[in-house]
Amino acid sequence: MSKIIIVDDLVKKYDGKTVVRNVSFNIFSGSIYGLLGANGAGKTTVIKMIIGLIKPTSGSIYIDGINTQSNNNNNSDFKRKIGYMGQQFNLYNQLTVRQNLMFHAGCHNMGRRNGHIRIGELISDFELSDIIDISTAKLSAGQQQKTAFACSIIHRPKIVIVDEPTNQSDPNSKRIFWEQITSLSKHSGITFLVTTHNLYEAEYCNYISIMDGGIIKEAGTPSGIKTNYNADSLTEAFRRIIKSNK
Ligand SMILES: Nc1ncnc2c1ncn2[C@@H]1O[C@H](COP(=O)(O)OP(=O)(O)OP(=O)(O)O)[C@@H](O)[C@H]1O
Repeated sequence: MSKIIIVDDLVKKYDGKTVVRNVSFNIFSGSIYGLLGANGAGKTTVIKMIIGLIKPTSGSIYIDGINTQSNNNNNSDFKRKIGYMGQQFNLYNQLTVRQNLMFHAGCHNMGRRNGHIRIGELISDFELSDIIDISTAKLSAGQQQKTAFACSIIHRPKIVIVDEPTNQSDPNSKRIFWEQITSLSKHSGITFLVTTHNLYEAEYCNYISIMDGGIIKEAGTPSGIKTNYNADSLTEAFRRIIKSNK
């Protein structure tokens, strides 16, 4: 498996205060990578630097071989490779589910015909037929999350980055979401970078990093981390990692 995301020695300072400190990790193509940590650990800041929403103070980020900091890269090429779902869903609430999907297809220059074909696939994959012509303002949090996720993958990106995807979903919607991304990584080879504070959900990841105070304190497979910390659950391992002075 090849490395599709390489983050090297990333630092972010705001007004002289360091909120991300020398963060490095690699993500293998087709895997699910979880960035874990409590509120304020620095997860969203790392993600925003990866997708180019904010500039790192120092360090480098390579996406599928492209140095995102280089002035030579073709921005649209790089953006086509990535799908992003932020904590504030990327939906226009006055539009229906179909119109939101069409809008995102348009943002990626997919053309009307291709857009409609792709929306047909997503309606089936995400069971959207009952809500497709309802405005997203009228949907439940779980339905909005499902729609926002479908929007983020409409252009068939190689990499999907999701920030706290299931914050507002009920347990069943959470399970469905994680089963969907597991299936997409296995069968379509999509790479996922997901932030979460939910340690049960982190069990779905192939590899996780645990951030605290802007640094990565521990990284490994969920089972490897549990073994190293002699813990029955990731919650217990997490507690020990955060307490340790490593
Ligand atoms: N624009 C900003 N200006 C100043 N400080 C910021 C800014 N954005 C984030 N921070 C600070 O950076 C730190 C990390 O924030 P970040 O949002 O990355 O954490 P997080 O791990 O994603 O937290 P959460 O789980 O609550 O989303 C916090 O202390 C936050 O206050």
